Amino acid sequence: MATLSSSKHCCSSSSVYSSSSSFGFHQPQRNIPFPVVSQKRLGSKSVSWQSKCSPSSNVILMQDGALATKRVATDEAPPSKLKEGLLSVTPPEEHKQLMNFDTNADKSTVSITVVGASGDLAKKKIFPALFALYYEDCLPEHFTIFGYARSKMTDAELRNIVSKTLTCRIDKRENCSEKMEQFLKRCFYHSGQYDSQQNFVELDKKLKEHEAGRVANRLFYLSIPPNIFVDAVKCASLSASAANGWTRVIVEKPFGRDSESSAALTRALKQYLEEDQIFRIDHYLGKELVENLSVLRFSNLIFEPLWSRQYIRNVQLIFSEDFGTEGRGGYFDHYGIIRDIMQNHLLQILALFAMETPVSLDAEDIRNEKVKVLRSMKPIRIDDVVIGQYKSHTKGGVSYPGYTDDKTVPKDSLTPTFAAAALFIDNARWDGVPFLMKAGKALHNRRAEIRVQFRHVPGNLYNRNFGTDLDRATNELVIRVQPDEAIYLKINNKVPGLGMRLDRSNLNLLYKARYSKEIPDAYERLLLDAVEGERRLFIRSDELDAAWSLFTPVLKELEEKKITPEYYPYGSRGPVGAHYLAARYNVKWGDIGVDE
Ligand SMILES: NC(=O)C1=CN([C@@H]2O[C@H](COP(=O)(O)OP(=O)(O)OC[C@H]3O[C@@H](n4cnc5c(N)ncnc54)[C@H](OP(=O)(O)O)[C@@H]3O)[C@@H](O)[C@H]2O)C=CC1
Ligand SMILES: O=C1O[C@H](COP(=O)(O)O)[C@@H](O)[C@H](O)[C@H]1O
Repeated sequence: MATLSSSKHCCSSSSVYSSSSSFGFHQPQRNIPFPVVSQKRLGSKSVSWQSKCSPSSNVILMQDGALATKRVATDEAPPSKLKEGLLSVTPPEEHKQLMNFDTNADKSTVSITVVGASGDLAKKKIFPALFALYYEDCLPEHFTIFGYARSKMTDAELRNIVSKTLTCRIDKRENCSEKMEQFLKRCFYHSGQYDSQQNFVELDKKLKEHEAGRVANRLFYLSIPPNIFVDAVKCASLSASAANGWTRVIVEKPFGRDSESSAALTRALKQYLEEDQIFRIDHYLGKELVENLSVLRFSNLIFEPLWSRQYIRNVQLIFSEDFGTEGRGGYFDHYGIIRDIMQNHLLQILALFAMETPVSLDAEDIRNEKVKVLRSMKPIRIDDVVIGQYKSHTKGGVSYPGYTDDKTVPKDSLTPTFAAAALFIDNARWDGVPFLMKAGKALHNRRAEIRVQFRHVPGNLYNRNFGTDLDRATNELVIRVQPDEAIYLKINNKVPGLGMRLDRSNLNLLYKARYSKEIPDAYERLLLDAVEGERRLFIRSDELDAAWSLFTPVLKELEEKKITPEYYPYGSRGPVGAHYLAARYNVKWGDIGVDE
């Protein structure tokens, strides 16, 4: 087992205060009796720099220039100071040096290695996100990006591939090509096997050349299939971890396919990494509107009092894509939509939506609340799950393939490409409130949203104006995660005029109308956070365990019983079974209907 000490208490500071690991990624030796300012920013900045892009909630620049960070509880903190909330500390100079606190950005550097750089995700998301961060001056002054994969490529070839995927934001076109050129000059490539320590030794040598004697921090992004995660981590750990800075690893999903395999993966990773070095990415947590959920709830008096069974009738978490598994059928068939979308993206949103107020905005406080709510969930009954699979369909002379038409998918596959489920949280706040999830591929539109349907107004004076369908008069709050990010509230309103006619109107916060700035891609936020050591938007292992505990039994039952999915045509609204499921709980899906 790895031996670094403090992940339980304050993950981000562990590299500052802990002794080095006997094996695993080498951590700098830093047993320093420095006053505890162990919140992520100071901890993570200890060997880095302060990005101008950091969320301001976490760091306040005091007038004297000292960094103040919000305190989190750690064993090391004197109890009296724990109560202080904000603590301003100016580290003594010698401590700054020992901790590599960034008094002088010249002295530190960050090397980002994209493992699996030849792949789809690297090209589509990771390199463009890194460029966007560079464009916005969010990366440290000294940084280097290495692509690593088995494919043979020169630096120039990698740059050529990467250059095709880079774009500048519409509102940021100045110096775009110049910036791209500068960025590409910082990108290099090393070809190697994922299980070859020798190849990682060679990478380490190249990284060192670029680090040029500076304090070197290293981030590895595992953008590879999961069966080689552990090999790559082992080699990176033993042969290419940072000698005197931090080493972090971003792990892409899937994190296993059930409780057992997920636990086995975590155990295997922890042979080489501390929990606080592992950044399990769920890119939905980096989406603007998902991050905004807590702001909406906890900074607006009007919402939090309504946020319970007393006023909320049901909550709907909806994900749909208007394309199939094109090109990813091989991966998908082993996982299915429940593992691909529900167990992670939608469940993470649910946890953020339903959690109790965290003690603070610190990563551990938020993740503690998320775990609590996940553990409070009732086991999912198989009767509360509907599965579907898309079949081929011809529309307007165009023929769309069925799921099993994909050559990498077995012809008799029962893997669901659509699922709907009713989930319940067994706690005082949410007792009896259905949380309905729906996720599907090859549907009629691309959308991700949260719909909150409120209860009917008791003794409503205006009932007769609504007719018999009270649902049509219910208030509904919609948080549209994508596309066209928006938050809107459906209210009843008097149609202007002499009569008394009511209609339903939206109080609408449409982001593109309200904010001129383009919304950053989720990967930008998450990569920046990983570089900064901010863990709030990454999945902790106990969260992951709780998520798998919830879904594993029902997934096993579906697979053991070989439940046949309901077939739906490509481009349709999905299986009708989803409507029966909702109806069982007196719910109508909010995305179906005239005023969706
Ligand atoms: N693509 C996407 O949209 C998303 C992907 N993910 C996850 O991100 C990770 C990367 O995804 P993606 O880029 O699509 O994956 P790819 O299948 O494109 O694989 C990435 C690279 O890994 C290497 N590789 C692929 N298969 C194997 C194998 N069997 N053995 C050894 N090396 C292999 C290849 O590089 P080389 O041959 O050069 O070594 C390949 O270019 C995966 O874990 C995926 O689940 C998560 C969300 C979305
Ligand atoms: O994780 C995944 O997400 C994508 C959808 O992501 P989005 O940001 O484009 O909404 C999904 O297509 C893929 O199957 C899944 O693995």
